[in-house]
Amino acid sequence: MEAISLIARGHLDKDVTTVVLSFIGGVLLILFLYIGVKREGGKVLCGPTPWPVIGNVLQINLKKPHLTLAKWAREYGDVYAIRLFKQNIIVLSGEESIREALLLRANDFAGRPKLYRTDLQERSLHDIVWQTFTPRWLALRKIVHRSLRAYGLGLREIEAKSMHEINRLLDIFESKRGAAFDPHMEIYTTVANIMLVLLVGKSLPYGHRDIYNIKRLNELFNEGFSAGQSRLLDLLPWLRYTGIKSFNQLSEGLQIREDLHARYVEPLKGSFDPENVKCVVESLILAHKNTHHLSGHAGHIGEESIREAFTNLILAGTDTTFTAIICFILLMASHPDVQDRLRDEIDQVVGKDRRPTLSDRQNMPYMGATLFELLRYISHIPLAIPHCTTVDTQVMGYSIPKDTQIYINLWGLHHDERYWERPWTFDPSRFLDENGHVLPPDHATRKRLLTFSAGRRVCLGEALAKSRLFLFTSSLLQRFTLQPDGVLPSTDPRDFEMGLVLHPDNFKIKAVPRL
Ligand code: HEM
Repeated sequence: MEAISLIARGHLDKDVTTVVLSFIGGVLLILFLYIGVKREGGKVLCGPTPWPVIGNVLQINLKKPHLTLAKWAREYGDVYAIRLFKQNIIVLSGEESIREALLLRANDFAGRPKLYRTDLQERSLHDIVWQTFTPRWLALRKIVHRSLRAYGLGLREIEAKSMHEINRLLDIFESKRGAAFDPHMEIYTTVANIMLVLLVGKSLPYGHRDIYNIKRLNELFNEGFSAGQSRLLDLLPWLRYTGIKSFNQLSEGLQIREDLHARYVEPLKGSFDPENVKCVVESLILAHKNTHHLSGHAGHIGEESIREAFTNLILAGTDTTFTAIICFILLMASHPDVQDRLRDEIDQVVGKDRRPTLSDRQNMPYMGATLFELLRYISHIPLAIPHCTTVDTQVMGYSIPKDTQIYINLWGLHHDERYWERPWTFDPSRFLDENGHVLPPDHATRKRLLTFSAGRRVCLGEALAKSRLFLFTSSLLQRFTLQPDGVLPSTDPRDFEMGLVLHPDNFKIKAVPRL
C-alpha cells in the first residue's frame, strides 16, 4: 500500500515504479484467472491453482493424466475445476456427481466439446462418437443402434458370428502345443473379424494387411485422442506446423481411414440389394436411401455418416474388447486360483462335449463376477470420452455454464477407497453375495460399476462387448490352462500405457490344452 501511495505521489523513480506495477499486475492476473476457474456461480468450485496463461498443464502427468486427476479428486472432492490454457474443464469423480450428471441431468451433460482434433475433415459433424448432442446425432445413433441390434445384438446372431471366429482362434492356440507365444495379433484378428462380419458381412484371413491397418489406425487414434499430450493440439492448434507427433499421427490415421472406406464401405453401395440387407453398413445405406427426401434435416442419414459410423464401430468395437481379453489372460496367468475356480465352474455347467453358449451365463456366477471385476480393476477407458454441457446447468449444487468441457473420471470412481475395499486388488468375490450369486443390478456395488458410462452417451456396444467377452473367456478356459512364460509384465493398471484406452505391455503366454 505504501508503494502505491508513493507511486501516486510520484515519489518513486521510474524503474522501481515499473517493477511495482508489473508485480501488482501479475497478482491481479493470477487472482483473475483463479476466480475465473473457481467461481462458476453457486457453490465455489475447488481445484489446483492454475498458473498464469498455461493453467494446470504443467501440474498434470500428461502421460497418465487419469492418475493426476484421481489424486486431485482426493484433495478437491467429487466436482472440481482444472484449467488448461484458457479452457476450463470440470472433473466429476464420485458416484453421486457422475450419476447426477449422466442420469438425472442426462440431456444437460450429453454434448461433446468442440476440439480441433475431431473437427479435422468435419468428422464431428457426421459421426456418432464426437458429434455433439443434436437431433441429427440422436437420429443417427438410433439408426445405428437399431441395425446393431438387428445384425449383432440378438443372442443367436452374436453366437453364430462370434463362435465361428473364436473357434478359429482356439485352433491356432491348440497348434502351439503348449509352447510360449505372443497371442496379441491372433486375438486382435479375431475381435476385428467379428466386427467386420457384423459391419460389412465378411472376415479376413489371419495376417491380412487390413487387419494390420485397422490395428494401426486404432493405435494412432488411441494416442491421438487421449487426454494426454495430444490434447495440446486442441489448445494450441498452430502446433501442427511444428511437426508435433500427434498431428502426424492424426494425418496418418485419417489416410488409413480413407483407404478402409474405399475398400470396405464403397463396394457395398454398388452390390446393395434392399431386399437382402445383411450387415450394419448395408442397413445404413438403406436408411440413407429411405431418408433421401429429408436431405438437410435431422433425420437424413448422409453418405459421410455411413463412413463415419463404420470407422466409429470398427475402432470402438475392436480395441476395447481386445484389451479386455488381453488383460483377462494376463490376470488369469497371474491368479491361478481364480483360473482354477472358473474352470471348475465351466466343467460343471458346460462340461467338455460342447462349447459354452450365452444361455450358460446365468448359471456361471463366478465368471459373471470375474468379468465385472476385470472391467472395474482395469478401467481401461479411464476418462470415458469428454462430455460437454449443452445448457447452463449444475451438479451437486455447483453451477456449470453451457459449453463447459466435462471429464467423467471413471478411473477415480472405480478405484475409490470410499466404495471399494482394497481397490488395487483383483478380487472377483466382491461382486458375489454370501450364497455365491452375482450381486443384482440394483445392488450399490453394481450401480457403482460404470465401465460403459451411463445416460445419453452410454456405450453403444455394451451388450455386444459383454456377450463377446463371455464367449471368448469361457471358451478359452474350457480348452486351455493359461500359464505365464517367465516374468509377466505388471498387472497393476496404474502401470498400463495411456491412450483413450489403456494397454498393458506385450507378453507371451503358454496355453496348455486340457481336452
Ligand atoms: C469392453 C468393451 C467396451 C468398453 C469398456 C466400452 C466403454 C465405452 C465408454 C466408457 C464410452 C464413453 C461413454 C461416454 O462418453 O460417456 C463408450 C462409447 C462408445 N462405445 Fe464403447 N465400450 C466397449 C465396447 C464397445 C463396442 C463393442 C462397440 C461397438 C459396437 C462400442 C461402441 C461405442 C460407441 C459408438 C461409443 C460412442 C457413444 C456416443 O458417443 O454416443 N463400444 N464405450
